[in-house]
Amino acid sequence: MSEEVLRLEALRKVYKPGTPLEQEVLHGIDMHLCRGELCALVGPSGSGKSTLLNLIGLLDAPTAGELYLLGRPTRGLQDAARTRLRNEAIGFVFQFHHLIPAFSVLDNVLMPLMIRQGRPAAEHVERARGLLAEVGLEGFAARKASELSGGQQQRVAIARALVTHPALLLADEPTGNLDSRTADAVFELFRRFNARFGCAVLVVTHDPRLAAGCQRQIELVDGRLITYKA
Ligand SMILES: Nc1ncnc2c1ncn2[C@@H]1O[C@H](COP(=O)(O)OP(=O)(O)OP(=O)(O)O)[C@@H](O)[C@H]1O
Repeated sequence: MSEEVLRLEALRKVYKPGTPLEQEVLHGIDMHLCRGELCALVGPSGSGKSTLLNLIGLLDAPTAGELYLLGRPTRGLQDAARTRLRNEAIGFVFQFHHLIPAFSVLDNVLMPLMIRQGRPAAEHVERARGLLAEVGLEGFAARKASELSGGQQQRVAIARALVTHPALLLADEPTGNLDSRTADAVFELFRRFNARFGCAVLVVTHDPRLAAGCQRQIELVDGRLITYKA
């Protein structure tokens, strides 16, 4: 049986509870993801996709329910343990890549490892250079991130997300601001790394073509999962 990376049980999120602006955005989400799965999360604007991704990424806490990451329950974790687990287990790719513009491309890719352990080991520098070569940016390691095009910066962000060899890769509209050819190329990288590292990939996308290219599609409507295709 495939190893389970993520399990959500009756996950709920209420924003501003106990105030007149209280809003329940997720109404009890059950799902799981196994190693090697490439899964698209689709749904209309405002349906709660980013909220769900933030909970899964341990960037925000659920109001109720439980979230297991690598078999570990996460609800009761203190901030430091939560941050450690996030850094160990999860890679993130966002629509706006949040690179540090004045840093070199190589240092941007190494950043998650530097946060974890300070100065990176030689093997990690090699790993980062290898990932840069894989995303087609071999000659760009010493360039400043700000000197790259949007598509190139997104590829740097993918290399950065993978440098820790995460069990789970989360991507929120990673191709949202790219033209369709560049978007295809970026998505192809997800497919390749998903196959290569066997990480689980969960990608939020509005692009039905890209969603159709995933093995699984999960659809969120008004805070409920209504489609669950295996
Ligand atoms: N930090 C927050 N505080 C209060 N309400 C929020 C917060 N973040 C999101 N919401 C609300 O939760 C609902 C779902 O938002 P969310 O961003 O999760 O949807 P989405 O499906 O990702 O939308 P989109 O596709 O437009 O990015 C919206 O009504 C939004 O206003």
